[in-house]
Amino acid sequence: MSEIKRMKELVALLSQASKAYYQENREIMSNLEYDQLYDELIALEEKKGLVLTGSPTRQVGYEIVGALPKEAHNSRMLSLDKTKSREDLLAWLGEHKGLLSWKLDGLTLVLTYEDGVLIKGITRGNGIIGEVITNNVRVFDNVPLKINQKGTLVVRGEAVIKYSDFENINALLDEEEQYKNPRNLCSGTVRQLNNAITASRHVNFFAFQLVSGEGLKWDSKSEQLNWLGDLGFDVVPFKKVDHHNLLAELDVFEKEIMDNDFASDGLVLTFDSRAYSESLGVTSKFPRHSIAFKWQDEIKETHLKGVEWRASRTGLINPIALFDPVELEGTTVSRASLHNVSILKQLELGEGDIIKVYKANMIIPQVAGNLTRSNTLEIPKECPICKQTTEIKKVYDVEVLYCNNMACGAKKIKAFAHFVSRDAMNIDGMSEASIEKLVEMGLINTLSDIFELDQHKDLIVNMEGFGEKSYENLMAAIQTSKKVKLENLIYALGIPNVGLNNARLLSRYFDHNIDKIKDADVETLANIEGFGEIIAKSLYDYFHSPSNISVINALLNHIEIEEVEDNNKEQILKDKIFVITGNLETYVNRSALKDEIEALGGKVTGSVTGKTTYLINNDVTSTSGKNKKAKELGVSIINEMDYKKLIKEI
Ligand SMILES: NC(=O)c1ccc[n+]([C@@H]2O[C@H](COP(=O)([O-])OP(=O)(O)OC[C@H]3O[C@@H](n4cnc5c(N)ncnc54)[C@H](O)[C@@H]3O)[C@@H](O)[C@H]2O)c1
Ligand SMILES: [Zn+2]
Repeated sequence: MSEIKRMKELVALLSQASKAYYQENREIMSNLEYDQLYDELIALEEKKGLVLTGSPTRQVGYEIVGALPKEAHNSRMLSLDKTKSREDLLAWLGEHKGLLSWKLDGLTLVLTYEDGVLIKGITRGNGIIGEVITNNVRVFDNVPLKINQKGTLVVRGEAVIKYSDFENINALLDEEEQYKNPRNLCSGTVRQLNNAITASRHVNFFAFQLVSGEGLKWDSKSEQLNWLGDLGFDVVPFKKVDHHNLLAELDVFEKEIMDNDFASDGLVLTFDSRAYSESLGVTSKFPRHSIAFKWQDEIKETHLKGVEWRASRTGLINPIALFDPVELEGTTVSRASLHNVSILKQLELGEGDIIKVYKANMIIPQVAGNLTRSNTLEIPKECPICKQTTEIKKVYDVEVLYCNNMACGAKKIKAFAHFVSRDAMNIDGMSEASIEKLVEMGLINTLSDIFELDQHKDLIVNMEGFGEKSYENLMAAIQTSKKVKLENLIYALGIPNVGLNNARLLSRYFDHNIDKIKDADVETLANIEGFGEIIAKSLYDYFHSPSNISVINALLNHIEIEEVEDNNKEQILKDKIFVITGNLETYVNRSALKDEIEALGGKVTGSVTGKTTYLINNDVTSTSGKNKKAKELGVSIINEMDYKKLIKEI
């Protein structure tokens, strides 16, 4: 192929990948592959002295086509040049002072405050024009809505979702809607039209650059960031470095990445002096004041043992590569998701092939390539669960495998597996494999059948892999599980959008009384702090379906809901409903105050209604929406000190 032809091909391929990545929160290739093709294109552009139109080496991010309002940035938002070499990084810093921080892997935003009030949030977009997502920023977990600062303040930072939240949120989504990584999820979440969804997903914002504001009186970026921290922003964790300690600090970050709950795809090194930074100027795509350091992926070769096809609740059947165990970034890895049929086909896999594996962002195992490409692997024509014919469907431009059988046992098996899992009914000794057998034999059909398994002792004892002993153990585990906390039971039911945390909030709100939950209307449910309309609707629908009610009633014939004493503190705030707004002075954050109120028997909800007892707001005279509403409804507005008096006084 001629080099120009290859360049055209690369531009097309990379543009297609960028569109999927930035606009649709999908990935049609791994970042590793993207970066390799990108480097190949840069090398060709340099060699030929030619850049084709639309080359991704000249533009940032994505063109915006979505429904959100758009706005031009006051100053262009650029990407960052990168290196994987420690020596290059050292040379780049030279004799200067620098700041080394996590390169957070989320969505870059610019926030603007006027006279202390958050008035605007915009995404990076294509660097020139971004999307206005102010309403979504307002429901992030940690963005100050009001700060003690007159005039204009503009700050850039990254919106991210923790790995732990990512897993919880994904678990509640249907397989087809699941996100591949926290970055996709965050991008999808921050750009929601409905901010109730954003609110339920725990987005965090970490500031990394002060663009305008009084803090610029310091030339040092570390002073500026500390100043932002004092104003109430969470700032990206950073270290001051120079050529003496840079490499040692790199090692420290590299150790910490394993325990870091926020996804990061490397580090950013920037010169500490703003004046020096500005004197350096920019290239067409990068500022010269900063550089990204990407981890050298540890890539290992191993043999493919086969592909496991996993059917999901929704009928989607996903391929997982099984390979000879290898050590990667300190752990032993023997399986990696292949995501879909398209990726599987591209890799031309076959049993015994020598494949290359690595961990994306040092965390998620991935197959990077196939050296032997025997291409002998067959895509199953039958569903691994129900044995009915499968079908390959196209979702966007990606091929995925489906089981079309509506009654496919996979759905049932997953529901049972969830029901018995640790945070749910916690029935030990009931593996997915044994559930599969029990379903196959027709012994469990609805959830309550689990509690009647003792009627089938003979059949179970003779099941493959079972025996008298495992049967006895299983029965004992089932017996123990019968006394359960309401929150675990609710979680076990597998209600869409209701994870353990939501189940706990729900259960507490309704005094651990399932009848109260069954009777609640959408409005009451939506008002529970941390809930929104979607969760409320999901709960309401669930508890108003006759078939679900009969499932619950059948379960309640066997199990006993534990009485919960919230704790031994006096319930002095019983029946009091609080709403908290504005900045707090003596509590670290709202959830600290909320925890205390709940421990004292009170409740905290998200918005002021006729049922609210107190609105806690340190700015009692503010004319904010909540204050207005409280005044209209005659709800008392109290400040933190009043609250403290209240809990001592009553
Ligand atoms: N898999 C795919 O199909 C695909 C497609 C397109 C892009 N990509 C990936 O995206 C990369 C390019 O992405 P990009 O241009 O969005 O960003 P980048 O990787 O070049 O990162 C630069 C950005 O990181 C942000 N950032 C995060 N933490 C920061 C900190 N502490 N200090 C300063 N800035 C910080 C800033 O917004 C900065 O502009 C590629 O290398 C590739 O890995 C993948
Ligand atoms: Zn099936």
